[in-house]
Amino acid sequence: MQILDGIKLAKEIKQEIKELVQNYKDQGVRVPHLGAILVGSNGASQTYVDNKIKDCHFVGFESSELRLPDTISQEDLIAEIEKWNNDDTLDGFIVQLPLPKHIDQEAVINAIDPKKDVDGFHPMNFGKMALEMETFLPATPYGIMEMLERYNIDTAGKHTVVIGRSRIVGRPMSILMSKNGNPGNSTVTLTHSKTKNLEQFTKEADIVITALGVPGFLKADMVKDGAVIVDVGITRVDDETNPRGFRLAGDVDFDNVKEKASWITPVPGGVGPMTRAMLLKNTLLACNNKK
Ligand SMILES: Nc1nc2c(c(=O)[nH]1)N[C@@H](CN(C=O)c1ccc(C(=O)N[C@@H](CCC(=O)O)C(=O)O)cc1)CN2
Ligand SMILES: [Mg+2]
Repeated sequence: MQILDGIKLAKEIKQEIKELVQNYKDQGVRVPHLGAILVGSNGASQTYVDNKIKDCHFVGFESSELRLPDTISQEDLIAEIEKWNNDDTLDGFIVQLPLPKHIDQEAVINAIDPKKDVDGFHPMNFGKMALEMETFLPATPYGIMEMLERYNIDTAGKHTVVIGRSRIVGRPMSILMSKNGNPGNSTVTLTHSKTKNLEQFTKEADIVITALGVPGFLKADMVKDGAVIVDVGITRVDDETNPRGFRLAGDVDFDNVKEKASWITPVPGGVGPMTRAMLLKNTLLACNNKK
């Protein structure tokens, strides 16, 4: 078994971006500028947004952060988005998900200018992705594709089983793995909460990508020998022995599944750091598209 090391890869990618930005600075070219909107006080979301801003500092991007109360109306949130759509100094921005229940996520995503939608969630960008046109790819699936590519994992003609059909991970992942390219050219099965006999699919899979949010869900008897296992789950589980008061748990029963896998991502330290790195790549693309 070998580890797909997201921390190491993300470091390499961030270093590459940092050097590129230094070149921009040396040539007097404007550096990319990323914005992040956080609504409410969800602890995990705060951590993710803080990390996005830290990543900008590390690579030399400009960053802006807008924190809004969870009582904000949908109308007022969309008014803030429109301000950022019209701000020429900003190349791209994200609205951290999930949003409070009274806000319609679809309406908010639709309000973002597709040219600034560095999450790749807008229907225009999602459609372009599905048609294999150049666009912003959602950062988590993009990070997984980059990881498979940099580790030379063979995906052509393989059977990939994706667990979960969310907009952020499962659905775009299924599209990207089936695209004509490398990585890609996989035969994809997209499974979800209504799938019957899920194990019948996972047991046959060459590659399993799980994005369910159920700790330890994927057990060793559900995968075949030599499978590649990508774990997108990151659930916070209460843990008094941990200084943070919780530990992070993936969807995969790691200790047992690793005995059968050829390659496996750890949690933490697998897909998460790649997600962060790919948002920077998208911001770079947004900036270059404007030049
Ligand atoms: N607007 C968006 N919202 C959300 C996205 C997204 O891509 N855009 N994805 C997730 C959250 N997410 C980024 O926003 C994200 C999640 C986890 C990590 C990460 O680095 N995980 C680390 C552990 C971090 C920790 O200590 O908590 C790891 O797995 O090693 C990065 C980004 C939902 N919302
Ligand atoms: Mg993500």
